[in-house]
Amino acid sequence: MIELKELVKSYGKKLVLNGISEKIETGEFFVILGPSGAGKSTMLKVIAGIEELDSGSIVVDGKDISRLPPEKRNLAMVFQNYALYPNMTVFDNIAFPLKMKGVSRDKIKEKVERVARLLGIQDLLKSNVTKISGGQQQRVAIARAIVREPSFYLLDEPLSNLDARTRFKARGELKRIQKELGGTFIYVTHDQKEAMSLADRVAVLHEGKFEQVGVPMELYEYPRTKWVGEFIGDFPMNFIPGDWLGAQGVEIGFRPEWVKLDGNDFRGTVSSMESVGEYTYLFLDVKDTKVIVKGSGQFDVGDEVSFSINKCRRFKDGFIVDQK
Ligand SMILES: Nc1ncnc2c1ncn2[C@@H]1O[C@H](COP(=O)(O)OP(=O)(O)OP(=O)(O)O)[C@@H](O)[C@H]1O
Repeated sequence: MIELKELVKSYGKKLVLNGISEKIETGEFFVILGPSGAGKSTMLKVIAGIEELDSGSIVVDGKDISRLPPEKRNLAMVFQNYALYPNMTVFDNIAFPLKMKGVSRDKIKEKVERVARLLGIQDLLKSNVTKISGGQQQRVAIARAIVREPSFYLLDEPLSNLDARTRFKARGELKRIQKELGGTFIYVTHDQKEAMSLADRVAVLHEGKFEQVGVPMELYEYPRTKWVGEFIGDFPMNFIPGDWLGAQGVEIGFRPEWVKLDGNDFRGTVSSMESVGEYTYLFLDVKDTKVIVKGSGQFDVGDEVSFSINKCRRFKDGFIVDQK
C-alpha cells in the first residue's frame, strides 16, 4: 500500500499541493485527473523524489520513502515523451536499467524476453527504437520500466503522443498489462475519458486538493461538487435553480442524457448542436440558462424543444446533498 500523508508542495509563493492524503492499494490502477496546471506532474515528481516536499510523507508498505533519493525509491516512471535511447535497439533500451544494476547477461536476456512477450514486442527486439511506431515505442518505454520489477509505477500521460485510435487500443493494453503484473499504477492525465476507462479509482485534483476520490461511475453519478460535475463527462453536468422544480435553496444538477425529450416540464430553443454518431447533443436556451440535452433525430438551430428531467442531484453551496 502507498500512503500519501498531507503532501504539501509550493513553487515560490505558488501552493501547488495543499495537503493531499490518500491510501492507494497494492495492485490498484489509481488515476489522478485534473486540468492543465492542476499539479499532476508535480504530484508524481514528489512521489518519485525528483522534487522535494515542503512537508508531508510518502509511506510504501510501511516504510517512509519521503527522504530517500529517487534511485532508492524502487519505483518506475514512464513519461509523456518516452525518452528512449535513440541509437540503441529495442533490446538494449529495455536492458539498460538492468545493465546499470550489474545484472548478469543471461539474466538480462531472460528478463528482457519475458517483458517483451508480455507487451507483444518480442519480434522488435533487434530493431532500432527510432524505426518503430509511436505505439511500439510507448510499449518499449513501459517494458523498460517493468523490467526492473519496481514496487510501483508512476505514469505521466504516457499515451498522449498517440493518435486517437492507437490510443484507444493502447489503453486496453495498458490495463491488461497492469492486471497481469498485479502492479500498482499511479497514472496522471487531464483526459477524463482516459481516466474513466483505465482507473479502478479516480482522484480529481483541483486547487491543490483531491476534490473527490472514487470509482469512475461514482464520480459521474454523484459528483461531490459542481466543479467535478462539470469537469467529468463528455459534456458538463447541467445546473438549474432548484425552484424550477419546486425545490428551494438548492441547485439541481443533471446530465444531458438524464432528460426525456418531448416531456412537458421545460421548453428551450436550440442554439447549437453537436452530433455524436446516432445521437445529437442540443445546446438549449432555457429561460436565462444554457442547458445541454441528448437527443436523437433531426434538429435545427432555432427549433423549440420540450423536455422533462428523469434523474437529478441536488447541490447546496456547490456541494452535493444527495447520497448514493
Ligand atoms: N519547476 C517549477 N517552478 C515553478 N513553478 C512550477 C514548476 N513546475 C511546475 N510549476 C507550476 O506549478 C503548477 C502545477 O504544474 P504541473 O506541471 O504539476 O501541472 P500539471 O497538472 O501536470 O499540468 P499539465 O497537465 O499541463 O502538465 C503550474 O502552475 C506550474 O506553472
